[in-house]
Amino acid sequence: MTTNVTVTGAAGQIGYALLFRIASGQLLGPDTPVRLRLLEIPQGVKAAEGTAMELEDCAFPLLEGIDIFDNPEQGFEGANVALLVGARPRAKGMERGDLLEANGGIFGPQGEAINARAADDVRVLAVGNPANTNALIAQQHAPDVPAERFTAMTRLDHNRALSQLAGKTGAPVSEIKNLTIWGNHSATQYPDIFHATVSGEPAAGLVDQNWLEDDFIPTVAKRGAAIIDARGASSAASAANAAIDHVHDWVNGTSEDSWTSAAIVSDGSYGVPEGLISSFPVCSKGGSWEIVQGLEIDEFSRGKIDTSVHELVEERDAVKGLGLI
Ligand SMILES: NC(=O)c1ccc[n+]([C@@H]2O[C@H](COP(=O)([O-])OP(=O)(O)OC[C@H]3O[C@@H](n4cnc5c(N)ncnc54)[C@H](O)[C@@H]3O)[C@@H](O)[C@H]2O)c1
Ligand SMILES: O=C(O)C[C@H](O)C(=O)O
Repeated sequence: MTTNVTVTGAAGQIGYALLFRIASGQLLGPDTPVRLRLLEIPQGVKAAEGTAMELEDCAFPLLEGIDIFDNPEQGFEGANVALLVGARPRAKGMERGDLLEANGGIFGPQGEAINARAADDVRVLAVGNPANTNALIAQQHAPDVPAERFTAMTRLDHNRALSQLAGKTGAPVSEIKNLTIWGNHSATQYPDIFHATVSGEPAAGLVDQNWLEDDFIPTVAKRGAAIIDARGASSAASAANAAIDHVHDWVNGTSEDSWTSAAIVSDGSYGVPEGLISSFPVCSKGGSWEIVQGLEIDEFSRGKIDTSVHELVEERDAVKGLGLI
């Protein structure tokens, strides 16, 4: 059956890196035809039309059609997958939280439109920053959609952590299992290697605590800013790649031998207040994310998780104060 995929911010830099991969079958798999619904603001529509022309010119066998909208109600009509990318990216010197007000206003109306018009099985991924809180805003405006269908992207952080640990240990990325990103997609996030293995060996035994604290954690947590410094623009192809990974695993399931990371609605696990959209170790089974349970959290990790979760509580309270939820 054809899957309707709505992509907001389709004319932006992530949109340009994402749409061709969706249309080629990398999002949902080689047997699933897709229909793209591109949502832009009126000023972005012409550029989105150009991208649509290029998509046509690829003659992707799985691509059944492309429609472009500047109205969320139409954009989310029948959406089975909604990728909420459209938002203002941060510039040099800004933290993602600085975008709360600017971008928060986008996600309420989009949540309402998803509530009113999306398909019953809609799955939502917020990529636009601050991603966790934007996902929460959208979710709060969609009371008829099960809350667990709203997620935010920390897969880019997860992939960054995999690469850093692979580089340090000399192991291929495929040999690293069970890394976790906890908390917020922000500089407070906690990339946790204490349950990870590298070629079957506990990762924590292969690196020293100084490298972990002074190099690995800040490199992963501040990678977005380092990319903005280097490129003069925020990450785009790697962000699109992570969005593909997130939705692909959500729909098709994660592998048996490793979990991954995604920001999903907390059920209170690991002391994260219920209802916050926070990153956890997760597996996907039968089309749903499940939090990996029963991990021992030592004092060092507890402090780091609490710091990031506290920031999420502050962001939630700030958007409440702004009347956005
Ligand atoms: N979660 C992550 O890991 C991650 C990674 C990279 C970037 N991001 C975030 O993704 C977002 C997009 O980044 P980008 O580089 O593609 O930005 P961009 O500026 O290149 O593109 C954003 C697009 O969104 C459109 N847009 C703005 N408001 C909209 C609305 N209300 N409805 C539909 N479209 C709208 C704009 O017209 C523009 O075309 C930013 O918030 C960025 O910070 C998140
Ligand atoms: O850091 C940013 O502002 C962009 C994105 O969230 C990233 O992590 O690259």
